[in-house]
Amino acid sequence: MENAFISPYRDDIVISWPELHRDTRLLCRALMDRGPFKGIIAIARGGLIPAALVARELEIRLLDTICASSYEAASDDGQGAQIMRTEVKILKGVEHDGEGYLLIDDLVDTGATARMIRKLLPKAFFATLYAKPMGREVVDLCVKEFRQDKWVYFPWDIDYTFVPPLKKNCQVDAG
Ligand SMILES: O=P(O)(O)OC[C@H]1O[C@H](OP(=O)(O)OP(=O)(O)O)[C@H](O)[C@@H]1O
Repeated sequence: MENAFISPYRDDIVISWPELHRDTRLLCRALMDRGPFKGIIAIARGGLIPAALVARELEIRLLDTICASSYEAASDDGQGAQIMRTEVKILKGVEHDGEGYLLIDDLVDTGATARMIRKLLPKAFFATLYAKPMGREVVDLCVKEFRQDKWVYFPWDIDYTFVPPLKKNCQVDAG
């Protein structure tokens, strides 16, 4: 077909700051019935900003972190190669089993990070803003669920830049 329009869009989700804030407040409303919590443990780095907002809403002043780093490796499940997070390293943990604590992360995706941290803190209440199917069962609560093939862009991953009007661009191109 001549001049077929090929959409440049991939199936991504871009989360804005106001949306992230609103979703975190929704999470807090659900968490109100689950507490009280002794403190919050943020999974760094993605959990740090949601954890700070949750701490404000629930008036929790004891905050700690678990610092995790994951590595990607290609795996082939017969339907094509996929990038999988296979190895999760804990750079800093905590010295208890999580009883009475609230664990916060921004996203559970493949669930590799959450599974590793679940083992370390089996008694913590685990909440994330967003979840994909592969990891959903590992966490106790989330606000929104996305399909596994959606890529979630958080506000700290993106930037707003000026784009000139389309017609102006075309005039420049035409000389
Ligand atoms: O379910 P998974 O497939 O393990 O993915 C989820 C993890 O990935 C992100 O962290 P990331 O590894 O990107 O590190 P960062 O938060 O330090 O950016 C996110 O904050 C979760 O911790």
